[in-house]
Amino acid sequence: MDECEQLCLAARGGDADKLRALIDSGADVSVFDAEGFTPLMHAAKHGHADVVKALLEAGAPWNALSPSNLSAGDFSLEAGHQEVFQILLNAGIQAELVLGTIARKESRNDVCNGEYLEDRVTFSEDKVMDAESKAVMMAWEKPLMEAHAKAICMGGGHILNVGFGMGLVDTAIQQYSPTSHTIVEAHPEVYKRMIETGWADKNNVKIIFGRWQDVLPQLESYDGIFFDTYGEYYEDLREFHQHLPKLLKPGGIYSFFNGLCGGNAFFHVVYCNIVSLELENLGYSTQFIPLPVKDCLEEEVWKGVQHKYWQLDTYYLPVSQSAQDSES
Ligand SMILES: C[S@@+](CC[C@H](N)C(=O)[O-])C[C@H]1O[C@@H](n2cnc3c(N)ncnc32)[C@H](O)[C@@H]1O
Repeated sequence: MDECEQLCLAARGGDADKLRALIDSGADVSVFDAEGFTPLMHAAKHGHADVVKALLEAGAPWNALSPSNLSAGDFSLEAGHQEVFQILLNAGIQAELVLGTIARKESRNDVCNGEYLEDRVTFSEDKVMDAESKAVMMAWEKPLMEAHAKAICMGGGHILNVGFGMGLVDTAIQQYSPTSHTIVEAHPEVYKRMIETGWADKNNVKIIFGRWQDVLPQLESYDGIFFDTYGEYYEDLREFHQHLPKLLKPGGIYSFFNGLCGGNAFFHVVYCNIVSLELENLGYSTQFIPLPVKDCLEEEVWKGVQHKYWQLDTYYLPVSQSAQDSES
């Protein structure tokens, strides 16, 4: 039996002593077996917490994927092994927080979505597509956008939305007749369409054309804020959050499109935890409201779309408010 088979056997059987002996003799814990599974996946699937800990301590990657795109965390989630799930979740959160800090120190996150903003977009009834046939926005998200609008318009007042797309959330926001409704949009063609479809003529609407990063000085403070851009990364969302203390009025509500790692259930949980922790550090508490989306997502929906950016059955709609407000 080769080393990989021995590791996987020990991991499956929960034989922590054997596993440690193999690790001490220099076995590579990041190997994949013939079926494409790592020792960590085997241990997670069978719920062996000691083995999972030993493998992680020896450097086994928490985020390796099986041929069907499942990670060790997904296997523990599917099998209902709560302790193992929690160990892997903590490992994932820690690893991503450390990586993010390193990348920020080295300024490796300074990529901007300039290319998308210079390229053409095409509009149809059910989607807006970029030049690479990736969906900028799709109509299946309409119920989600309505729920986001409801959450941020709860207290009325002054509302800010970043990213117009198909105008779904803005249409829903208008139903609540906010005192003012500011929309930031950076793509020239989306902006042009907003003008053509009369958004600039609505008396409570103010459109600010430009990237949110560039138009921050034109923004005021708001009772409700929604953030949903395209072609940006977690770091951009994180960066936007650093401005919330200025942008969100006391008692205000903030929400964002929660597409974080929408292709993998476990990575999604890791990132929901990370974003929640980072918002907590800024003084906001976040609740995630589960919304079933399976029924809006038949295979047909993705016809002609290059990248399926959402593959999970439940959408977790984030609602953040100042921790002080949520206590009272
Ligand atoms: C996913 S769509 C928004 C969909 C919108 N929530 C809706 O309900 O239809 C993202 C939008 O953000 C815009 N966008 C991308 N980067 C931006 C940035 N840095 N600042 C402002 N808008 C941006 C895109 O052009 C696009 O119109």
